[in-house]
Amino acid sequence: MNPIHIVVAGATGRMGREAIRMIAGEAHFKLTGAVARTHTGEDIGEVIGIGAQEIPLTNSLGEALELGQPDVLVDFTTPSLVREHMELAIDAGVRPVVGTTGLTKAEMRELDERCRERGIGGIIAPNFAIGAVLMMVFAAKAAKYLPDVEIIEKHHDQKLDAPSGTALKTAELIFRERQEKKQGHPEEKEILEGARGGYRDGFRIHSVRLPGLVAHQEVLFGGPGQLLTLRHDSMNRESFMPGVKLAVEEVMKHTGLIYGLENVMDL
Ligand SMILES: NC(=O)C1=CN([C@@H]2O[C@H](COP(=O)(O)OP(=O)(O)OC[C@H]3O[C@@H](n4cnc5c(N)ncnc54)[C@H](OP(=O)(O)O)[C@@H]3O)[C@@H](O)[C@H]2O)C=CC1
Ligand SMILES: O=C(O)C1=N[C@H](C(=O)O)C[C@H](O)C1
Repeated sequence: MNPIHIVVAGATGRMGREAIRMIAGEAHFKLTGAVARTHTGEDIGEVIGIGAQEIPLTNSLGEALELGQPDVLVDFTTPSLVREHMELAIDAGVRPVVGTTGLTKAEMRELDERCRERGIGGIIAPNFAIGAVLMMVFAAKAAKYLPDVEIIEKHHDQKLDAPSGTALKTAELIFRERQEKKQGHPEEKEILEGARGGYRDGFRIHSVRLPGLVAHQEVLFGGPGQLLTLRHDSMNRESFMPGVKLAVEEVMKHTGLIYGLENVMDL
């Protein structure tokens, strides 16, 4: 079997370097390019401390696509860059596997069309941790029977977007399953603006940012005399790698853009 050739954008970042490590350890994956803003010309393996990989960093995804001829782009960059990266990749016939959060539904629809026109697959997963995917799917099931729900997501204080992509995706999955419902007291007033969190798809989402946290979420359900809490914790970024590996393998088999890892899992 030919290895799957992969370029990683955001290669020097917290997630990108973990992805490079994972790719280097898989016989059926081959790293062909590494993109970041800094360290241009330096070997990515040397920069992240895993030994030379013979792949110099570039600050241009276009250059990495042209030189490396990859099959797949793995993107862990920033909300402001990810759309441009996906367009570049798709136009070059390279399948995007994207963990970067912040794309709107309208942007995803356009990118889906672009993938279909090019006859290739793409995967956007707001969370690659298998446990987090299960939490989202279980939350949607629970909401059918316990429709009063709030989400609390907690992340490290370097995160750029709030709420998290995971919280937004959880809200979307729950919204599909439960009846429309007005929660809480109809005359409730916020004395301090933002105290009740953000409102999306019928629920409140609360975002906590603190040093020491990695990525955590609780989905709280309340009913008369009972509470159910679904909770997931990523203690490190290795936790996301089995999902990234699965997405790289699966993206080769599909056409069109898939949003959410649950869509390529047997659930
Ligand atoms: N789906 C999932 O499971 C997960 C998703 N994420 C998401 O992934 C994204 C990245 O997270 P994280 O790794 O923590 O972020 P980091 O800030 O650690 O890394 C960002 C990376 O993007 C690069 N970058 C930034 N600006 C540019 C630019 N202009 N040109 C080229 N490269 C650039 C940085 O390069 P440099 O270092 O040189 O500045 C760095 O390599 C976020 O959106 C986050 O929410 C995070 C964890 C899990
Ligand atoms: O920025 C992060 O760290 C994470 N981002 C993703 C999100 O926004 O949900 C996934 C995970 O929670 C870590």
